[in-house]
Amino acid sequence: MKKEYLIYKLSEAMKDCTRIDTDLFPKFDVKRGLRNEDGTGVLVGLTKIGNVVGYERIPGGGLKPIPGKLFYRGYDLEDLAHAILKEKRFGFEEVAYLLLSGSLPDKEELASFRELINDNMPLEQKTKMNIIELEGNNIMNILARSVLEMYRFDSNPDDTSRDNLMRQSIDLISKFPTIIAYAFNMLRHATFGRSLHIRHPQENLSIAENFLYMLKRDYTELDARTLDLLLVLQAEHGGGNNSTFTVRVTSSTGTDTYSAIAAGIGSLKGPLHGGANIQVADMFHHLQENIQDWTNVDEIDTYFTRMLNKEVYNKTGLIYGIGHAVYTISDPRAVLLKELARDLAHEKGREREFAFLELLEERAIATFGKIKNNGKTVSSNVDFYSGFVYEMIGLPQEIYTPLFAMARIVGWCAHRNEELNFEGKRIIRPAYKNVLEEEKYVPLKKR
Ligand SMILES: CC(=O)SCCNC(=O)CCNC(=O)[C@H](O)C(C)(C)COP(=O)(O)OP(=O)(O)OC[C@H]1O[C@@H](n2cnc3c(N)ncnc32)[C@H](O)[C@@H]1OP(=O)(O)O
Ligand SMILES: O=C([O-])CC(=O)C(=O)O
Repeated sequence: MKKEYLIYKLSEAMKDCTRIDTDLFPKFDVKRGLRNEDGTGVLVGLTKIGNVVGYERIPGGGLKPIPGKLFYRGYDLEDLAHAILKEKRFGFEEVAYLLLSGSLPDKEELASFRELINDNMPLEQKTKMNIIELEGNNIMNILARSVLEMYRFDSNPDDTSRDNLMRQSIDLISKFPTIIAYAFNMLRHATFGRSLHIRHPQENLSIAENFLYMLKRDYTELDARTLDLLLVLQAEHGGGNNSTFTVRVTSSTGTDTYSAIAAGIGSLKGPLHGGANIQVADMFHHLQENIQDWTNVDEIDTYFTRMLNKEVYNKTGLIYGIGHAVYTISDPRAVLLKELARDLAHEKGREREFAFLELLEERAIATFGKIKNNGKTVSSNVDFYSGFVYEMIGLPQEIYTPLFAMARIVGWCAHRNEELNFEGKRIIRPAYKNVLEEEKYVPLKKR
């Protein structure tokens, strides 16, 4: 049998054997996607790290949509972000300290923590050379492979004691920017024929500044502060988001830190999760080209209707950057990012594009409501404006999702550490009901 034919035959068989009647889910009370009937997530754990709030429960049943709120270790993210902006300082290290330890650092603790991060930013020579050798144009994939490689250079990789987990957490938070910057520089060199620069991280620079320095050397103060804020906003999102839950699931087996984090990277890469920031950028460019009049509401609505009906764009029926598993009226990070995007667009003379994006946001939500008519309140999510902001500070599309990982590594580590340390922990092991009849074995010669 020809190999191509065999693959075709097996894939045809896959069509049949993956079909599961959707009526069976309510019949057996299966929580599809680990969601309750009302769309809320099934409660699978307790945490003291992030708190994601998007609705209120109405006594007697039902949900009331409310403006979204996000808390890091009990602190309102909006308060943290506004304080950092007002005091004009870099906040990502402070937020990392808070998320890992449960408390805000004082000045001395923060200074020592920054120093520790700087000490850990350089990569092993072998990891560096590996990134140069690792071919491929997907930096999330290179990041996962580099994280697995870190296992080899850790003298104590499998030890899940508290000290060791914290040491590994800090090492990962410090090294993600270096890996991503070097991987992009290599990609740029191999794919676009540009000179290859491997710059050493500098002492006394924040993570955001060091990242920009390693990536492109020249950057402005505003670029660095903007990136820092994006890192702050994406650092943590509770235990239920897909990548953090993946890290918790894998960690619950007692596996090593690098295996658990590589699994989280794989999850975040997906276009429904962190990968949506690249999709939004791609969709925005597509709409810029395909909408003639950027102010014409009817034209935009018609295009979105066709997108939702899977007729145009990538025919998935999705409008990227819209909708969220928890938030309803608003995602607090999208609200902050929109304001940031507005200011930057003004600064960089890109008001026309910003106005178009803002109108797209409004019309996507309105068209979704009209076409889906499913009673679901949707808003833009964190990925809607992030790509536009990255683009305005000169960052390339290939690193949008890796930048999300560079922020979320903090939340992943905090959750892994919680998963491995709370009393009464258990391996996470839900159940699947088998809905197939039993078959009698037929010997090979009789088939
Ligand atoms: C960092 C992050 O992960 S933020 C999220 C980033 N992802 C995106 O922006 C991708 C676009 N958005 C989506 O796909 C979804 O809104 C998700 C995955 C984020 C959340 O999905 P869910 O909570 O499962 O949405 P839910 O199932 O309640 O949606 C109900 C219906 O609305 C649809 N829907 C939800 N969001 C969208 C969207 N953006 N575009 C089109 N349809 C959508 C669903 O497909 C579903 O339709 P169906 O019943 O006809 O199948
Ligand atoms: O919570 C989620 O489902 C998605 C997520 O990680 C985020 O919005 O940051």
